[in-house]
Amino acid sequence: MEKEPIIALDFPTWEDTEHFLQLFSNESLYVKVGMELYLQNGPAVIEKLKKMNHRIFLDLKLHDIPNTVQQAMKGLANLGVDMINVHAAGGEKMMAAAREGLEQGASGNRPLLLAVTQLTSTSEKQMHKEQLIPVSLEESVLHYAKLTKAAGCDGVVCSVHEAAAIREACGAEFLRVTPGIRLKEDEANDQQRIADPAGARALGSSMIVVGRSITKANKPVEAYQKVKQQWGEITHVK
Ligand SMILES: O=c1ccn([C@@H]2O[C@H](COP(=O)(O)O)[C@@H](O)[C@H]2O)c(=O)[nH]1
Repeated sequence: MEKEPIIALDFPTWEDTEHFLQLFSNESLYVKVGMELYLQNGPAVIEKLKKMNHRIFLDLKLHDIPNTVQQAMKGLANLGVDMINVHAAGGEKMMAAAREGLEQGASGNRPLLLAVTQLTSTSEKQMHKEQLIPVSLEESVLHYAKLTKAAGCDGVVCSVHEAAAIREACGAEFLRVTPGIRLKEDEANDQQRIADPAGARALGSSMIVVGRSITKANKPVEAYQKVKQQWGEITHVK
């Protein structure tokens, strides 16, 4: 289990990102770079974060034909990030190709590879209506988790609410990385399947991803400490 909550650096510019990180003095953090920051600022952002000794989850959620994803991953592996992801809906072959690309491109250890199951902003009703998937949301997520494991990935991105079932089906070592985390007093915003950090721990998340509860807080460092403390409260879950 990862002790540090992963902070989602959803900012438009490097200046905004640096300003936020300066609040934490020189503390080494686990951060997530997503589409907003990466697509507007490019690989230089990763280089700067690495120089600052932060661990990095590059959350680009690749989803394309296997060859395209493999070649893209080959390039991204050079960046030296710790964790990266694809969409499980791209299929088992695409996920296996992503892993192959990472192995071809990484100069040392390859980054951990995750697949997004159902986005935490998706409700069961929406999944039925828009994706025409007739099973329960948990079944859909479990199906994707098993496919992800068969493809040789290291884990999934899911909500806290499916984490225990995935641990049961895929084993404790298979990562359950859960965004959709909110401090009790905060708004859900666009997220549908949420939990607080203590709930995430109790229900079997391996790592939590927290954005707005920290980045939009009046006192981000205090909010981070609160998340970290709640995430670390219960000790019986692996
Ligand atoms: O299913 C998913 C996959 C990725 N995310 C990302 O996590 C953060 C969550 O931010 P909050 O502000 O804490 O809601 C964001 O970068 C998403 O792109 C997700 O939420 N759900």
